[in-house]
Amino acid sequence: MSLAFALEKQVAISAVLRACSLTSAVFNKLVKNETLVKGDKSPVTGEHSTRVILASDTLPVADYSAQAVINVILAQAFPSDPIVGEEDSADLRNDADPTSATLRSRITELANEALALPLRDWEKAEWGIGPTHGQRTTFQLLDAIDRGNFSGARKGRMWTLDPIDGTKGFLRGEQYAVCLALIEDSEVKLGVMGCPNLPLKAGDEAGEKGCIFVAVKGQGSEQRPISSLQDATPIHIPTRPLSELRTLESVEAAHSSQSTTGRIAQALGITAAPVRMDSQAKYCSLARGDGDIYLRMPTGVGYVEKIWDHAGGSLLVTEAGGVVSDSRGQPLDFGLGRTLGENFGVIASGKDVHPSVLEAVRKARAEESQKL
Ligand SMILES: Nc1ncnc2c1ncn2[C@@H]1O[C@H](COP(=O)(O)O)[C@@H](O)[C@H]1OP(=O)(O)O
Ligand SMILES: [Mg+2]
Ligand SMILES: [Mg+2]
Ligand SMILES: [Mg+2]
Repeated sequence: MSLAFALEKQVAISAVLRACSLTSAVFNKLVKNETLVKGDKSPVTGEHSTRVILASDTLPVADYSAQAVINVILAQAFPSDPIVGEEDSADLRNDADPTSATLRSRITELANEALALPLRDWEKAEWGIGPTHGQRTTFQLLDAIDRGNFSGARKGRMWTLDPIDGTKGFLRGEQYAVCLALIEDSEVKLGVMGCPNLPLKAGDEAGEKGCIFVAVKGQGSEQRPISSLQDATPIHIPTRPLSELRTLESVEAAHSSQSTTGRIAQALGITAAPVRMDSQAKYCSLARGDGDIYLRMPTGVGYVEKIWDHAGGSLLVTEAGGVVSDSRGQPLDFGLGRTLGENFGVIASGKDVHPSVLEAVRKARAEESQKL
């Protein structure tokens, strides 16, 4: 008897793998070029001018194309499943914008290149003959991007997708993640996150990079090297003494209040500097024990977190033996639509330390309100 969500898991891994290949290709072809052009301040002419048009739009090119690829594959396997995706194609259809035609043709080329990647042995073994992903026209790809327009729901089954989570990290050549999750009746059942720049072993910058993390509700969490997807290693959050814990937080101060996370660490007696990392790679690092406490504290500007930024990562951590809540200890509610509208920040850690972290959050908040 096959395990629950076996097909969904295979399809999601294949889709994320192809999107990772696409985002890595975009980075290598375009972002690096742009850095060079900007870095040496050389005059931008001829071939370079084309590169700059493309490269300055690298962010949407990679995000749109990756969303198109994943949505094409999901639509083929599960045609009636709705998708809550971060991107939509409205800007790409706007012919008043002179760059939109260039973007469309680049997206078509990149997405079709990723869809044409041959099946890996692992996929053939799992699927038998396996699916083939035929080439798509530009407008089929725009329609595929727009399959991500579902508004979310409390009941029923849906996917949620962030084609590039941590865009700032992506552009810096640091951490980012391709994040896909399946939600049923507001509960995350499957999470697949591709982290092309994450070393297989924490801190081993010289070693192999590129991991896919997978969690299925009730079946645990695992890590697979992108280079050999059949090698799944189960991952668990280790138990460490409080004095040895490290916090994980955003690189971007605008995404999480670093003064509040500093106070929380202090209240816990943590002396080690925070590990700062972009994207849901933080959840992945926590789930395999590279860091211990993920703190995401609101900055006070009223930003509401999106479901695609937390669905897969939160399941990965809970299936690795951890707890994920908002900063008040409430569970994340994935049934309210496209956002985590009722939640306030995110706190994730091993089970044992989670109550102490919530207590430290209360203390940090009390200190901050006294200062006001
Ligand atoms: N003001 C904000 N506060 C919190 N998160 C934000 C804000 N603006 C964008 N984000 C999203 O935060 C996530 C990355 O956060 P971090 O890397 O700091 O953990 C991304 O999903 C990013 O969107 P995007 O997917 O467009 O990059
Ligand atoms: Mg995101
Ligand atoms: Mg994104
Ligand atoms: Mg974005």
